[in-house]
Amino acid sequence: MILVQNLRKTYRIKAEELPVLDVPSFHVEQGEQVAIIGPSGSGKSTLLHLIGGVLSADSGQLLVNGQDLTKMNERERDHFRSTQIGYIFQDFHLIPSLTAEENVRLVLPKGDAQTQKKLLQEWFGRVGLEKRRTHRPTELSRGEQQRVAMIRSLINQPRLVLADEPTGSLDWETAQQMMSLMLTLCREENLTLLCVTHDLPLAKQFPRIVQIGEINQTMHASRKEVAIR
Ligand SMILES: Nc1ncnc2c1ncn2[C@@H]1O[C@H](COP(=O)(O)OP(=O)(O)OP(=O)(O)O)[C@@H](O)[C@H]1O
Repeated sequence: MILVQNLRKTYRIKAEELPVLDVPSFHVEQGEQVAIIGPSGSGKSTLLHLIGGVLSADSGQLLVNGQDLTKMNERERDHFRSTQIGYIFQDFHLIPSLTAEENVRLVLPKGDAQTQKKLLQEWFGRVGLEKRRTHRPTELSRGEQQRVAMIRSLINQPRLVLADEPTGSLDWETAQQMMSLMLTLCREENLTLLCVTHDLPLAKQFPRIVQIGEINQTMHASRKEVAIR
């Protein structure tokens, strides 16, 4: 599903070079749910952006769904991302002038109206928002907004879901509920999930934790870990 070997990324600002990521080896199976933890600036988001085809690597191998992203040009990576990746962000990225349902409808492929209606009913029901479908984002709580964003990212069943600090702007209790909901939905749909978080207690909800950057003692207490740098 995901195979990374000797992957390197350096940012360049004018003449200055800033190496931010060096991943010797990293492997994720189809349907796995992996939390990526590490201190601020350790390259978690950069790794996610490389795997999602937003950024290109400087060297190394990066295979996702059997496709070699290091050999793709920008256009091919755009196509890869729009057809195979579901992104969940910290800031939801909902369109304020549209209702919750209209925000999700935007990503649905053209099709039979009845089938679409049923699908939307089903997904809004699954996240407990049946009665909020006609609300605009400003008329929803932050947790509700994230649930709408989750439906939008998952409804087309992308092969790979990438979540970048999806609970970062939520209070602790809501964050726990959101993480648990995201894990349940991905498990039910057999979607592969990679989730960046700096929050170890939230990461511990995942069956597997991968750590990048400095190792700290608290992190060692987790169930399953692989240090990749
Ligand atoms: N476009 C860019 N140009 C130059 N440097 C960048 C760029 N994006 C990120 N960086 C630098 O690369 C490093 C890794 O950034 P990244 O966002 O991947 O870290 P992170 O682990 O996700 O951090 P955080 O937990 O704070 O979000 C940081 O030091 C950051 O300053």
